[in-house]
Amino acid sequence: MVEGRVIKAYNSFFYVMTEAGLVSCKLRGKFKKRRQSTGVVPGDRVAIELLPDGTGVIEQQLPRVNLLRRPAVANLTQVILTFAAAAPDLHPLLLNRFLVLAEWSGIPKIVICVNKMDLHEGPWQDFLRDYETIGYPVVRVSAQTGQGIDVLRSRLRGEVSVFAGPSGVGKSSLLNQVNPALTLATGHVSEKIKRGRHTTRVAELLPYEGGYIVDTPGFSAMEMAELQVTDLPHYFPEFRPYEGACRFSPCSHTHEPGCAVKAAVEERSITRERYDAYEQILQEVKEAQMLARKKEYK
Ligand SMILES: Nc1nc2c(ncn2[C@@H]2O[C@H](COP(=O)(O)OP(=O)(O)OP(=O)(O)O)[C@@H](O)[C@H]2O)c(=O)[nH]1
Ligand SMILES: [Zn+2]
Repeated sequence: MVEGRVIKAYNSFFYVMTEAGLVSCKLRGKFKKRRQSTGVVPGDRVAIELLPDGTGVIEQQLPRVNLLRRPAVANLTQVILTFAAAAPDLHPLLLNRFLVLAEWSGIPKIVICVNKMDLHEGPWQDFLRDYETIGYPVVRVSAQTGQGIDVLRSRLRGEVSVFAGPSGVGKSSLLNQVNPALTLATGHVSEKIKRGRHTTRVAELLPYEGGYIVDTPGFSAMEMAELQVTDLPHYFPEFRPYEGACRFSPCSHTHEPGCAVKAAVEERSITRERYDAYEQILQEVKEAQMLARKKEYK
């Protein structure tokens, strides 16, 4: 048996990258019946049996670390949250929404990437320093001038990364700068998304420098409804030291007296911007859940 990683699934074939190279595999018939609900998806690590004709059979699905659902991809190690310094402007609330979704997804490393630094005029109000203090690395780049691209490349090495972020911030342009071969693979996908067919898409892992880059848009705001309101504080890393320190448990950190998180905001250990984003996103999650429930009853 050989271990490998599924980098692409197509019809009933799975392309598995092993130390000896790429092997086209089928699933063991019996395996199909007891597979996990989502089945074997790109990113999954599997054990395969090699056949004399050079193809393989997937015998076993190895345990997963995390799973993005739309489109399905497993075992990501890093998300590059991509925004633009201008056109479109970077708004803290939008950044915070993406940060929450990224924390919720269980992907271990989260990097903030600000593209189009060339477009920025005048003093760059670097509110992102607060985010670096929280522990999120920030990479400032320009796909146009090439500024910062080496730093981005070094972050991608050996990781399984996904680029997520709003439309038009320059994700495709950045991939093209990192390595033109990546855009050849993702360009047509972007077209499909624009035509609104992304729900039926499957993700593909593109090998890059000892790791992979995955051609999915990451996550969308629709997924807000799936978040647990009581888990939300946990997705703000700088709130975590205050877990269990509030007078009430659970505490929503909004109206309750004796709230340790609100005290930390007063002492400026938590920024007002992040606390406001927390309150706003809490409302959004509640509203998304009410909408989802209404639809269920219809
Ligand atoms: N000035 C400047 N423009 C850029 C830069 N990067 C990308 N652009 C432009 O921004 C626009 C959007 O770039 P894309 O790479 O298509 O953005 P995207 O994030 O892939 O967009 P979607 O496919 O909609 O998700 C294009 O017109 C690019 O030429 C940059 O660093 N500086
Ligand atoms: Zn509290």
